[in-house]
Amino acid sequence: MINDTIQALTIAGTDSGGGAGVMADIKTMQERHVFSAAVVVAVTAQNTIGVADFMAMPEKLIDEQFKAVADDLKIRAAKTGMLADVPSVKAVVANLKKYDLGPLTVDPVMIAKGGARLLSEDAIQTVKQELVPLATILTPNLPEAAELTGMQIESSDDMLVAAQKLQDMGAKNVLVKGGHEADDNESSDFVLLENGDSFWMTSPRVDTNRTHGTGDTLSSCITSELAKGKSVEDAIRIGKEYVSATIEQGIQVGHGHGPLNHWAHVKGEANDDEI
Ligand SMILES: Nc1ncnc2c1ncn2[C@@H]1O[C@H](COP(=O)(O)OP(=O)(O)O)[C@@H](O)[C@H]1O
Ligand SMILES: Cc1ncc(COP(=O)(O)O)c(N)n1
Repeated sequence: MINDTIQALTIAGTDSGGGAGVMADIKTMQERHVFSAAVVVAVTAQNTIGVADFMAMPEKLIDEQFKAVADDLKIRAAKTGMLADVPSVKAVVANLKKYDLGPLTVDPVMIAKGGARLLSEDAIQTVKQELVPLATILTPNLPEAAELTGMQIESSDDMLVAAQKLQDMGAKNVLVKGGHEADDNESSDFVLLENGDSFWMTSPRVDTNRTHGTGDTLSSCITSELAKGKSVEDAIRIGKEYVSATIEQGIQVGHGHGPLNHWAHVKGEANDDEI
């Protein structure tokens, strides 16, 4: 009997410009040699310059997508991204409780790089109370970590405290992303694992505005590696290396916050059969 091909699921919003959301997730999973399925929670009219409009899917359609995937595919890991509003968050939470989709990475997407709100303000509370406790790994950026914890995050020490608070809120492992830090030289992320171990991951900061979809790409790579059976720590470290490569080996698309080079390969892996 042949083993099923490794399959992962993204639960997020689309980006017509191709750089973030479901599109970034699928490209990343494909590059990591994992078959990707998608539950579309919202559709955005978006490009590298900004988000013009979006609409959340009806809850019934969200339910039907989860059912279609769960009835047929064998999902080994899943991630959430843009979830738009309270009814959508509640629908996603209910389905995550209903189906076994493996370890869950929660990217608590709130505001796009261009400034558009992708999660309604009243839905933040629902994410905190209902979604965060389901997270195997929670991956907030600095503004999201501040919003979820209610604290200001201005230093490395603040990132440590925020990670601990988020773990206390129920996330098993926490990755606080430092992409929005003021540091001109480095982009440092802090990781707090379930067993209490913690570490920093630091990469040279690339001086570019082509960072549309960095968070999606990181969380999708982590999800792909978890689907392959990698440990949480290994999946996170591979995710950081991969997203750094997609930023460093940039491509030129659009006129604003450009998308990443998803076909960039991490050092030494370009010719490997199993990436
Ligand atoms: N200019 C940059 N140079 C190098 N790494 C970056 C840069 N911007 C973001 N990153 C990295 O990309 C990942 C995503 O972080 P961040 O941009 O904070 O997430 P989000 O897209 O959710 O706002 C993190 O690992 C962060 O360190
Ligand atoms: C559908 C969707 N999901 C997520 C993001 C966040 O990506 P970024 O913070 O890089 O703009 C986005 N802009 N659009």
